[in-house]
Amino acid sequence: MEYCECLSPPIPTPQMAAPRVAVVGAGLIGLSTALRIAEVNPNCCSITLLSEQFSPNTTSDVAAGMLIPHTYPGTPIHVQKQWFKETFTYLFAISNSAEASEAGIHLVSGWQIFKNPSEAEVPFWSDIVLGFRPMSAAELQKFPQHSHGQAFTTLKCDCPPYLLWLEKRLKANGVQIHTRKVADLWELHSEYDIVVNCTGIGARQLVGDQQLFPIRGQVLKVHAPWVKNFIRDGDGLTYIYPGIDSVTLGGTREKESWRLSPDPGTTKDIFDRCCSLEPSLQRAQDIRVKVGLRPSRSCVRLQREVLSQGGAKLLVVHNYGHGAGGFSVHRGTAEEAAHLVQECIAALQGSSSRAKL
Ligand SMILES: Cc1cc2nc3c(=O)[nH]c(=O)nc-3n(C[C@H](O)[C@H](O)[C@H](O)COP(=O)(O)OP(=O)(O)OC[C@H]3O[C@@H](n4cnc5c(N)ncnc54)[C@H](O)[C@@H]3O)c2cc1C
Ligand SMILES: O=C([O-])CC(=O)C(=O)O
Repeated sequence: MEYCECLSPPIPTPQMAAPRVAVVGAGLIGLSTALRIAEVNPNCCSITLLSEQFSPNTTSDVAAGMLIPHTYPGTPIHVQKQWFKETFTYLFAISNSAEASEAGIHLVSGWQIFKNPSEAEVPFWSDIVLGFRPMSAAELQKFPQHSHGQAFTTLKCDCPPYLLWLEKRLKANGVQIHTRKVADLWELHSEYDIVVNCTGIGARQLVGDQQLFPIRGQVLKVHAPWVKNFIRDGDGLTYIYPGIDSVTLGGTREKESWRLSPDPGTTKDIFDRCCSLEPSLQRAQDIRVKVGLRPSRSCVRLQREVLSQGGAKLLVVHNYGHGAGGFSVHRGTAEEAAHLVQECIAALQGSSSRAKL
C-alpha cells in the first residue's frame, strides 16, 4: 500500500487541457471517491462516473451501514484509525445539519456484548465514537447470556438514501454519470487520462486480483419502530441495527461464497438469534431478505499504477477491498484516493510541460 502527502491543487497551464478522470463503480466507494475528487479539484479536471449497476443494486445497498470499524490485518492501525476518524467527523457534521434526514445519517446508541471477558478489550476506535464506557451491571441484566459489554453512541447510514444523496451531490458538482460495464481498464485509455477503480468485488475479474474474495452476508430488514438501541454480539455474527425506516437484523459471514440468492434456513436462524437478544422482535413485520458480497482483502487496495501499451499510458488509482467495513472508513479512503489522483494530475502536467520544451 502507498501513503501519500497531500499536494496543493494543481492549476492547469494554458497549454494543457483539463485532465479527464473516470471513476468506475457506483457503490459507496465509487460515489464517495468521485465526490472527494470533485471537491478537491474544482474546475481542474472533468470527472465521469461509469458503472454497471447503481443503487439499489449494489452491495452497498445491502449493508447495515453502522460505523463500527472492522480491522484490516494488512493496514497499520493508526491509518485505519485516521480513516475512521475522518469518516465519523464528516458524517457527524451531516447528522447535525438540515441534510440529515435526506442523507439518511443519524446517531444511534446501544451495546456491544460479550460472553467471554477476554474478548471485551477496548477497541482502537473507542475514543472516536461518543461516550464509550463499560456497560453497567444494570444494563447487563438485559442480556443474561453475556457477562461483559460496551456502551457507546455511533452513527448509522441508511444505505440507499445515503447513496442517492451522494449521487445528487455528484450531479451538483458537474460529474457526468453513465451506465457502462468495463471489461478491461485499458479500454478507457483513449477517452480518459486517469481511471479510478472502485469496483468492489468486481475488481476480482476486472483486474484479476486473486487476493480479493467474497464474504457472503445475509441480512433481514424488518419493520419494528419501537427498537431504538443497537445490539451487537461481539462475535460479529448477530446484530440488531435500528435505522430511520427499518431495523437491520444480521447476519452471516460465508467466505468464498458467491451465492446471491437468500437462504430460507438462514433467514429463520438470523431471526431466532436476534429475538433471543431482543424478544420484542417477535412482533416485527414486513420482513425483507437481502444478500451482499463483502469485497474482502487483507488490506484496502489504495494504490497508483501506470498501465502502458505501445508507448501509450493510462494512470490508474485503485480504491477497493473494503470488506465488512466500507461504511466505517469510506470518507477516509476517498480522501486518500483523491490525493493519489492529484499526484497523477501533477505527473500529467509535468510530462505535458516537458513535452513543450
Ligand atoms: C450484509 C452486509 C452488511 C454490511 N454492514 C456494514 C456495516 O454495518 N458497516 C460497514 O462499515 N460496512 C458494512 N458492510 C460492508 C460494506 O457494504 C462494503 O464494504 C461496501 O459496500 C463496499 O462498497 P463498494 O463501493 O466497494 O462495493 P459495491 O457496493 O459492490 O460497488 C461496486 C460498484 O462497482 C460496479 N462495478 C463492478 N465491476 C464493474 C465493471 N467491471 N464495470 C463497471 N462497473 C463495475 C458495481 O456495479 C457497483 O456499482 C456490509 C456488507 C454486507 C454484505
Ligand atoms: O459486523 C457488523 O456489525 C456489521 C457489518 O459490518 C457486516 O455485517 O459486515
